[in-house]
Amino acid sequence: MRYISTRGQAPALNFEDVVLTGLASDGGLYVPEQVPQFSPEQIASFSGQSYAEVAYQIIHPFVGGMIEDATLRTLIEEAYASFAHDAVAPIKQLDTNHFLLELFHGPTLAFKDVALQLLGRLLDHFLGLRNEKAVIMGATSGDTGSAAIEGCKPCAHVDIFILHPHQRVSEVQRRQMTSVLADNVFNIAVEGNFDDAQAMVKASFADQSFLEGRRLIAVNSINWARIMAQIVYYFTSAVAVGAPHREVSFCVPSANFGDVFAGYMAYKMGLPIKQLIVATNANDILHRTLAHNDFSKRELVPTLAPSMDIVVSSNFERLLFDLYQHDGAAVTGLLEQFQQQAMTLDAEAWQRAQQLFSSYCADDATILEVIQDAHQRTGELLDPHTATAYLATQKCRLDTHTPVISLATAHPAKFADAVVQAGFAEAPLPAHMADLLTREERYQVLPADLRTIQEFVRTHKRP
Ligand SMILES: Cc1ncc(COP(=O)(O)O)c(C=O)c1O
Ligand SMILES: N[C@@H](CCOP(=O)(O)O)C(=O)O
Repeated sequence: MRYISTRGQAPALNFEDVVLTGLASDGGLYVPEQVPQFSPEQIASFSGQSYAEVAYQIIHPFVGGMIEDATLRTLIEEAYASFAHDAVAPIKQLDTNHFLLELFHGPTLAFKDVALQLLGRLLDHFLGLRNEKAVIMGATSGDTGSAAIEGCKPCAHVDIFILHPHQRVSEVQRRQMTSVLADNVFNIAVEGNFDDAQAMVKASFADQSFLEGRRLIAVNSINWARIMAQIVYYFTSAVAVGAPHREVSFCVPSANFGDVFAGYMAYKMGLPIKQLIVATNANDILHRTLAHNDFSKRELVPTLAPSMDIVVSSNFERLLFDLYQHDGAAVTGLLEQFQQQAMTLDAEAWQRAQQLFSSYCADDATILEVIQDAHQRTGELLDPHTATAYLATQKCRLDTHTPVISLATAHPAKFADAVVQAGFAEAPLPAHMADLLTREERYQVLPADLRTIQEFVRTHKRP
């Protein structure tokens, strides 16, 4: 399996190199050159298999022989043994043909654990074989950070630096990161927003001279392995509600477009997906693009669903590359326009996107109403991100006989503000983090200035 850049200029890489890197050298994102195909018979055979077994079968072709089969199986089994629910990603029925896919049973209570528990192990495996040390830089709007720290803190071979927007993540999210006092974990609270943090991480990949030869690795969904691991739960959940014998739709709370892009990959791999519904908060660039072909920057606004407070949606580039039939030059041109302020897809590409994608956005007041409404109808207390999907499913589904699976991307205990404002008592934290709010914290507040951040990374490492 070879991986190519969405900008068309960087060298193709194998799986090992793609995991151990970040942005492609031309500024693009890596995608597989060819998408593995699964027949209806293969998909049907996933029924009744464990999550780890299905994960092994889905992930195996992407690895392209770069990890011995038995080792790959062990890495996957160990990754998913850390989940509190045996099914890893259990599914609940909310209503006729409306299902909730609970992706928050991992150690940090958000869907990010599904990929980052595996990515941490892949990194340790490859770096261990090479006997090489590396630096991880990641940007977070709240959930990737703690999941990456949790997945990577046992790695003997990495120092991890996570940039979060100062005072713009929930208290639980901040403490999940800053109370990890391991000597290879460094938390930076950036005086800016998520887009500033992500831009500085990407700029650090473009010019790595500040690291004086040390390798830089990405844990954001820039890293292909993040997307790959997330493809699995589209298959397991679709099979649980009748695929491949019937079509299934998904509704995905979206911002950086990694999660729903994993759904798009599942579709390309042969899963019969009728509709991919993209749900956003008031930072609605994805909704404006999919509904109105308006991919233009607007000021980022803080919302009650802070993990989706993102304007520059990184993985949309991977979709563009596919919509433009792997024309890296066209993608580069479009992103240069966006860099200035706005881009417009050509009519054909936009229509192709519209055949599969629908979208809806919810502002804060609506999110609160939806949390109340969903609780009244189903008894479920949704987190504010999941609430956007619950609403978007109702607004966008094409019919009521196709099952729709709404992704529950986080546990409500992470977002006390929204839960309390919606009129509920705070959801309790699970036992392993019951004392989270009294744990010692360690983090550094720094300005959103690339040189300052890079100097911090350059001068800090585990003793
Ligand atoms: C809880 C939660 N829901 C949804 C999202 C959006 O996912 P994506 O960025 O993959 O679109 C995020 C962050 O990315 C998140 O943390
Ligand atoms: N919502 C994310 C933002 C980063 O997205 P990623 O999927 O690219 O890591 C977060 O919670 O940090």
